[in-house]
Amino acid sequence: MYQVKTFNAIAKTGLETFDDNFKINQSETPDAYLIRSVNLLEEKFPTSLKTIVRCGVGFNNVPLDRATENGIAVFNTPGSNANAVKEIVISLMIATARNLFAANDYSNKHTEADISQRTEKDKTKFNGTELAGKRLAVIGLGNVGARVANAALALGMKVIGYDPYLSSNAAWRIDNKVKRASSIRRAVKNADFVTVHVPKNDDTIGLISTTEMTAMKDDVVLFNYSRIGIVDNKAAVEGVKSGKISHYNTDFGEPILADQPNITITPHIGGSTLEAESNGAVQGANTVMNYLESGDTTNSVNLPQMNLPFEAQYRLTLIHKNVPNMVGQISTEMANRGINIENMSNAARGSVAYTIIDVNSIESDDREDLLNRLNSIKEIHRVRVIEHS
Ligand SMILES: NC(=O)C1=CN([C@@H]2O[C@H](COP(=O)(O)OP(=O)(O)OC[C@H]3O[C@@H](n4cnc5c(N)ncnc54)[C@H](O)[C@@H]3O)[C@@H](O)[C@H]2O)C=CC1
Ligand SMILES: O=C(O)CCC(=O)C(=O)O
Repeated sequence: MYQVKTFNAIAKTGLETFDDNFKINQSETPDAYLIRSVNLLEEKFPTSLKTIVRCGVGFNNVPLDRATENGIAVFNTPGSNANAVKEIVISLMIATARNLFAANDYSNKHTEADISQRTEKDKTKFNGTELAGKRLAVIGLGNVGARVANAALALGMKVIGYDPYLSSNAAWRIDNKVKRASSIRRAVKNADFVTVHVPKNDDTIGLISTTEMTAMKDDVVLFNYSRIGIVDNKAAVEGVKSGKISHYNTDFGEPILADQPNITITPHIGGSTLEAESNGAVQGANTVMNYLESGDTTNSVNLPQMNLPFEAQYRLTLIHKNVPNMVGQISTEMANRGINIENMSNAARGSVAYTIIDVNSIESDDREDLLNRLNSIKEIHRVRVIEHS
């Protein structure tokens, strides 16, 4: 039986997805971690741990290189919460354009019985604008960005996107009326609204900072529903103070943003809907089961993605360095024990490679000896033998 350890609240629908071969507990020797936003950057991983599955998208809370060296496959659940983020961003665009938060504050302060005359006079302070006809720049056109872009078009906005790494699959999801910019500066130049939907990594920290804000037109409305640090908050506060930015909306608070006019902060709830949490948890549970029971690495964020039909009695999976003669060494060890390979596949991703070997018989003595021998090859991070159920 496999042990699955959780760290955050995982939707019940996800926990109920596991079959009897999986036990959810706080075991000291888990096979899998099923997580959301818990910070694992300093976590010491137990040797039993074979996979970390993030229910959600951003995996900047997981030390990928260290996980790979420990032979741990890391996954996310792409797209599971994209609609939730799209809806919060679109709702805040409308709320910002119509001054809804300020209007609500006003109405809560003025509750006297004969308010109607005063309201008729004061309400001009809250005159808004409409989204139709306005320009939106979307930086990052993946699962969230594409949905935001398409929804904004449906509201009558003009949309321009920037994503130099867009996959062809992702490109299919984007309405062809979304214009493509060749740089961030070009994308944001005439935009009334700018929203960022990229992963947090070394290249995207400070992606939107003073230089990019200077390229924006005055009164722009800016969004960061990606991760803290992708928009430089210090520059954003200065932009709001100078009037360059009319409103800054972010899902990631920090002291510098607190209690400032024209800054709206939500507590990392972009993906917090019943539907998104359920999608992520169900997808996450299926990912744990598929990886542990078949070695399937679809949606892995650190290993090459491989999905082979499991048609033999046993499957060996090996996570190893991407260096010459690994497959040669592995198959020699098998041949030395007279083990016939039915099917074999190998793929690389940067400095790491993944090999799957299907066989129909391994004597139990041979199995232990083979595992010891393969585990002693220093370039191999982890070997597993999975028996077909
Ligand atoms: N606030 C919240 O609760 C949530 C936040 N997120 C954050 O939003 C991010 C995006 O989510 P998804 O769209 O689902 O991810 P995704 O992986 O589907 O899309 C990300 C897109 O960003 C693009 N990209 C990467 N680097 C870029 C760069 N330097 N400039 C422009 N584009 C770049 C990629 O090519 C890709 O198309 C996640 O990585 C996560 O950090 C995601 C879900 C919920
Ligand atoms: O609610 C969560 O688990 C966080 C969602 C998120 O930020 C993500 O999926 O990247």
